[in-house]
Amino acid sequence: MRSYKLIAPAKINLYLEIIGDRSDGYHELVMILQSIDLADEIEIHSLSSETIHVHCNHPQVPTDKSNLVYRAAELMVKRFPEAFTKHGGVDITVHKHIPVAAGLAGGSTNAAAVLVGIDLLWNLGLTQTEIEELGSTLGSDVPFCVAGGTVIATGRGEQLSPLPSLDHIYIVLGKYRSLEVSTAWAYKNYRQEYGSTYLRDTNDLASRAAAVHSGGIVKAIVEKDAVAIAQKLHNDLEKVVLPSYSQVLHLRELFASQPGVIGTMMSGSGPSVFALCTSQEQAEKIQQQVRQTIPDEDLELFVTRTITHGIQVVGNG
Ligand SMILES: C[C@](O)(CO)[C@H](O)COP(=O)(O)OP(=O)(O)OC[C@H]1O[C@@H](n2ccc(N)nc2=O)[C@H](O)[C@@H]1O
Ligand SMILES: Nc1ncnc2c1ncn2[C@@H]1O[C@H](COP(=O)(O)OP(=O)(O)OP(=O)(O)O)[C@@H](O)[C@H]1O
Repeated sequence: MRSYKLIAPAKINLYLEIIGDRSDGYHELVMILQSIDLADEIEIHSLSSETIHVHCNHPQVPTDKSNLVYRAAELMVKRFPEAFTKHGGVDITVHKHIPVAAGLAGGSTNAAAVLVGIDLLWNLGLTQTEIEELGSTLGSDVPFCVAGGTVIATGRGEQLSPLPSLDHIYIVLGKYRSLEVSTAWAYKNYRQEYGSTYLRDTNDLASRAAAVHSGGIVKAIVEKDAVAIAQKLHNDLEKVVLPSYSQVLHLRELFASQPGVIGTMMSGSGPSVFALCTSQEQAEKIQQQVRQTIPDEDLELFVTRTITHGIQVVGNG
């Protein structure tokens, strides 16, 4: 029986602007997505029987068909039925380190790893673009999770254009274990409050995306100027999430007041909040300082950093 071990990194959103709505109920976005070294490990083994099995060490993560990992495997079975018959089923174990329902694309990156792993297990020889296209049918963040690094994403988040990779910007990340924000809820509330400001014309959408592309944050990324990047962080979803989650707002303010923090923002639909820091040493100091101010064990704090890759294969047998 063959097996692969993969590393599936989380993401943060350095920039998230909602520019329009779509007839499919989703939103037109311009985002800058960034991989970080906080990651889950995925092990995939082939099975002699034609079945899909999922295991996970995290009590909040389902192992049935509602797990994105299961749905990724099911998608591969549906698209490549002959390979499934030839190679058999898959047994997938997810070792969770990324906080769940956190705005860090935890489920999406697990699904991306399963697509990459099954491609290898079944010798399909798919290109990265083909894997990203498969991923886009599972969730808007999945294509980015396959690609990784630093990327500008448009459409509903699935159209990717790579930027020069940012490596080694140190980050403190905080997430209250008991807080979960539904992504659908965040977008729905945003639409209710700000829908009247949306762009409706395709040309306007394209020129807004182009304006971000040629704007300050992309210039700062190209110049690898962490301070300038930090000053231009943006997330429209903060407007609806922060007023409803006072703990998240408080944590964000606490991060922002720490010496050595150059910028702070909520990631995706939250409730994770991150702070960009001047160095690893500073990030560790800030983590300790925040821990002293908020001793609540419900608050998980991580020191992490930006990385330049998405899914990585680290072992096979
Ligand atoms: C918030 C982000 O994580 C930022 O990167 C993404 O935009 C969300 O990505 P995701 O979790 O992969 O999202 P999906 O699983 O595709 O969609 C979850 C829900 O979010 C809303 N959604 C998502 C993406 C998008 N462009 N517009 C939306 O309105 C939809 O209500 C959808 O039902
Ligand atoms: N493999 C998985 N890992 C984590 N959660 C999963 C997984 N599969 C399904 N889920 C379910 O999906 C929900 C969202 O979890 P996830 O960690 O993917 O959110 P997220 O980090 O906010 O994602 P995104 O940033 O893409 O919106 C959880 O409530 C969880 O029960």
